[in-house]
Amino acid sequence: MLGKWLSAFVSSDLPQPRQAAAAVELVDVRKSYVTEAGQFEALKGIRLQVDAGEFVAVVGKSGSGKSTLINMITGIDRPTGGEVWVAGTPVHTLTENQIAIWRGRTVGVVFQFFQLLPTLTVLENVMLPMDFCDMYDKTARPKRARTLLDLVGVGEQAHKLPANLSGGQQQRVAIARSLANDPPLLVADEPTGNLDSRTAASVLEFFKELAAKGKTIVMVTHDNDLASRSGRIVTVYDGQVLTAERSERGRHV
Ligand SMILES: Nc1ncnc2c1ncn2[C@@H]1O[C@H](COP(=O)(O)OP(=O)(O)OP(=O)(O)O)[C@@H](O)[C@H]1O
Repeated sequence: MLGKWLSAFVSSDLPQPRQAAAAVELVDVRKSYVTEAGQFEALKGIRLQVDAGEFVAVVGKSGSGKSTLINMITGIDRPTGGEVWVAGTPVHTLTENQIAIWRGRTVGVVFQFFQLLPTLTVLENVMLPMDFCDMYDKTARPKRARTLLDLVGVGEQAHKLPANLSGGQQQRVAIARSLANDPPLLVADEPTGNLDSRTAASVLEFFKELAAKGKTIVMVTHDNDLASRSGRIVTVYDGQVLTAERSERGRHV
């Protein structure tokens, strides 16, 4: 029953991506919320382009709109104006069902608080995106999940529940899960915010390696030192992009 429902869901047709597109392109993206105090504009016309293989750090004061911005890229939240293109797909035009499938195949998402399912083992958590999007042969999924766990250095923990792992280990599992369907784009919201500085540095190094292999990475961080080790810093201020220059040295990591 669940399998049938899942496959109906998975078959939601997605539009053909536009060719030769940037990895991420935000065109005049606006997001407003209706609050008790009236309309609040969290994003006020964001323009941003990220190339394939770039490692971009998004920085800015608390409340400046960083999470809202990256939630536009992942489709977790919808813009109230403007366009969101990811690898040529017009994310702003997709239905909720299409977005779920598109995200599962195209974007790996990493959160500050890991968001692993507590009742599933580490291995099962990593298999989840493959099951959801029906990617890879069913019998190949456990092996792929184990390979990814080995890659991030927590293969030995595969059969434990997440609660039995340290914060750093749980974040590694979350990163392995984000890579399950081999997405071209990784979006991370404060992925090191809950980790000690050594573990945070190792996560950053891993992201750099992924970018060097061609993955596009957009990471929100409060940590200026980590941000300075990414390929490019995008500064958000009061719902707008303040600076997003590429330096020749830092363009690709
Ligand atoms: N659902 C919502 N309803 C109303 N206002 C919201 C909502 N979500 C976010 N906001 C507001 O939008 C602004 C931007 O929020 P956002 O979470 O993107 O900021 P941020 O830069 O990520 O902050 P932080 O660094 O503290 O996580 C904030 O003023 C926030 O209060």
